[in-house]
Amino acid sequence: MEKILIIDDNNDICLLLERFLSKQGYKTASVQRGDDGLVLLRKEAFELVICDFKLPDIDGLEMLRRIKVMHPTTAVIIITGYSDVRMAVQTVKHGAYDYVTKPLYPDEILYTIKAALERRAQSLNQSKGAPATAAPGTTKVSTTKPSPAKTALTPDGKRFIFGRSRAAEQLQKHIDLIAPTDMSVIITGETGTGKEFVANAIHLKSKRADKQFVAIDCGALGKELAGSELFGHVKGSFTGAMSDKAGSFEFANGGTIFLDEIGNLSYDNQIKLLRVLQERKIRRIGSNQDIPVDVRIIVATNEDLREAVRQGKFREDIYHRIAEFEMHLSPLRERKSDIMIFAEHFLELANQQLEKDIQGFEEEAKDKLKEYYWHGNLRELQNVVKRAVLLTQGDYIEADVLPHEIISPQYFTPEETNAGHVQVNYDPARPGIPVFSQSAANLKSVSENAERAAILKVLEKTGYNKTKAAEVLNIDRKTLYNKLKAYDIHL
Ligand SMILES: Nc1ncnc2c1ncn2[C@@H]1O[C@H](COP(=O)(O)OP(=O)(O)OP(=O)(O)O)[C@@H](O)[C@H]1O
Repeated sequence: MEKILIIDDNNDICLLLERFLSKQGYKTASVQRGDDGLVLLRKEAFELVICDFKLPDIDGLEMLRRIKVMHPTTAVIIITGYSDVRMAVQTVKHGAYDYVTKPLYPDEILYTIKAALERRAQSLNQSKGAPATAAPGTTKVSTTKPSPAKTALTPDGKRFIFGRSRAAEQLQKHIDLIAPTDMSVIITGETGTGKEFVANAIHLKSKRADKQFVAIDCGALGKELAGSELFGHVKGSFTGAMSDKAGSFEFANGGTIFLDEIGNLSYDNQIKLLRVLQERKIRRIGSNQDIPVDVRIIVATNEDLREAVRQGKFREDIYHRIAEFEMHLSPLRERKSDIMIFAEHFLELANQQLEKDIQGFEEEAKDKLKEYYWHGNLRELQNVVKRAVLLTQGDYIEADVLPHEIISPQYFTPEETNAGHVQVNYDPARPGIPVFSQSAANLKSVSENAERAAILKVLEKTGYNKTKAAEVLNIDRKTLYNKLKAYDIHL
């Protein structure tokens, strides 16, 4: 019987989930504090942990990290409020299976649990035949995306959709133009705009299509781990290197490597990358033997790499080599005519996954989807549609199954924040026309909200690294911590 641990400070949620999951045939336990959860996990292994993002003692990202160090194969699902979805996305990038937003719905949580356990079983089976990997300082590799974890997407049935907007047409042209060449490409765009999908599409249209597409998220790999993950290592080259290991560049030989969040690569690894770019050779950590590699490099970033070059954080020589062709993916809110095209596509996918037959969206639901800001872009839209499909009883998705934040949006957009602050509401009678709330007139709240949003933006850009964020904001770490507390920002 599979064991599930629930960690949530809300006793009612623990009780309800325990009762519900026991009825579904799982063995369950629950605790209300992160520390208690870790104590329990030290004593016994669980196949799956359901963990609240906002615990009183430890934040969700840190909990995930500690669980994965202790039990790399344990699947983790994060529970989050909709306003924390962007943080929750970070947990997925760092190895959580998925996140579910509150309020919790039994069907949704059960579906996610089953899918997580299935994925876990599949990767355990796969890893039986895979080469042994070891991480410095840990006994077993605990990376979220062990190589070659995120390989070609389309073989598992994911279709690449183009929209109808001008941006989409241009994107299609650029992919067709660049794919047959061997040029390096840099793809920029906000989180969830489809950078990895585009990289994969380029690979699949290239003459390398029958070889591997290896995707590595440099943001999710620790500094030490990144070197070994990318370039491999030889046995004994550091504590925990129990056997020789090929890196992603070797796996991708003949194919394409996609380096996501390239800006997070440490200086040492940047130098190694430069060598690949210049000489097309890699050297495993601890080895003095060169291995020739023929790999096309596509990188992505959602930070301003030119600015990182200006600040001396990213090497200019690498930048020029990887930026042979640059593609920018527009945020979803700037290509409104594409929203429903993607929504329909995600509806079709969700119908297949959840074995449902929802026909489409009611007009009001469509309007809400078109009006929303979509901070998390296509990824957020996909999650919203999937949840709506789960919750819909009739044939069409109605507005009331959409998250409250989409039905009545109240947020500050980054652009507005730069220019000061405006709190936006929407009047249902006048879709798309923003209504400014009373509080916008309050100068104190204007500056506080602008400060809060600026902090969030910098945190996002620095991969939620508080030291880096404090540096960029030009304040000391302690001040940043105080502000995080004051503005109720939980990382
Ligand atoms: N063109 C597309 N067609 C169909 N689905 C897409 C497309 N682009 C993106 N998606 C969906 O959106 C999700 C997010 O895309 P992707 O991971 O490529 O974004 P990203 O920009 O690389 O995100 P991040 O910067 O956070 O890593 C994907 O899982 C996929 O389901």
